[in-house]
Amino acid sequence: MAATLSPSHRFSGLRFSTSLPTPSPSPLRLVFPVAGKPFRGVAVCMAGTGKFFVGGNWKCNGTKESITKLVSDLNTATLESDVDVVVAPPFVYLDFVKSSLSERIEISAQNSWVGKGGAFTGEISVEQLKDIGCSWVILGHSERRHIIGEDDQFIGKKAAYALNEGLGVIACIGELLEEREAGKTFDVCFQQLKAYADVVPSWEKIVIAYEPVWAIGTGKVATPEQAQEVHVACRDWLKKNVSAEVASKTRIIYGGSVNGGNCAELAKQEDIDGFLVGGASLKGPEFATIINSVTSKKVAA
Ligand SMILES: O=C(CO)COP(=O)(O)O
Repeated sequence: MAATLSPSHRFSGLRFSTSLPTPSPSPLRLVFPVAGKPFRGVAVCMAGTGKFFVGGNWKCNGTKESITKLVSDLNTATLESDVDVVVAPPFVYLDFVKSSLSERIEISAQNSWVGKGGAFTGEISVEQLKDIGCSWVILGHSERRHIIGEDDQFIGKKAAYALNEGLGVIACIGELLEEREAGKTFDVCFQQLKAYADVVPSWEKIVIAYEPVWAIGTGKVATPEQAQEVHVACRDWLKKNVSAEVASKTRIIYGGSVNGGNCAELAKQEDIDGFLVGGASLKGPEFATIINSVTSKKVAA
């Protein structure tokens, strides 16, 4: 296949973005001139036009000792350059991780308060997160929805507040097993997407994390086809309900039992723009393997 580039396509080194039919043949061969000469090298094929994104959600895990080791492993790991990497330590270790982790990796919180800080015992405000150099927050995680009881409206408000204050938001969505079995996967995901879409000021700093609840912490990963199917549906939803531009630019990442062994096959899917990783992000070398699975998106041109 030959892809024609126009001035609106972005170049960054050898990276570019273009619109391709879905589904596209695989492997996808792109032929185009760079500076008048035929392009030789590697093309990264993603349906979305954003950079591959991998987040490590450490959840309520770790001690100062284990986190020191994890940070040291991450600092010495060799990571592909064309991936945005973010880790989300527990609140109490955020500052410590921020000051000891390589600047190559950004820091995320696992939650934030819905408005300006004040008399809200036990909460952490967006302003405080920014104050310690945190640039992202995970919101709408299934553990907060289903264990803590946060609902769509509350999560939407939190997302709007964090975005308005300049934080990036990893906005989680995903269905329960019984919802999947009842054929409600798309309905649930679309309703959760709508709760964000109704209130967020813009989509520039949102990464959507599709995390089917039945796959989280269970070792029962979604198949690449199952994940791809939902990612395409979500991208379509964004196209119809927000805009074609947001649909193509917003990264949709997958989470739920991703590990060093299954990441490459998942990453090959056109609409999987990265991962949100729980358990496997607590092991530095394995997390590095997942980050570097961006290479399986690359095909020789
Ligand atoms: O919830 C997750 C990331 O936010 C996924 O957790 P696991 O990778 O442990 O299944």
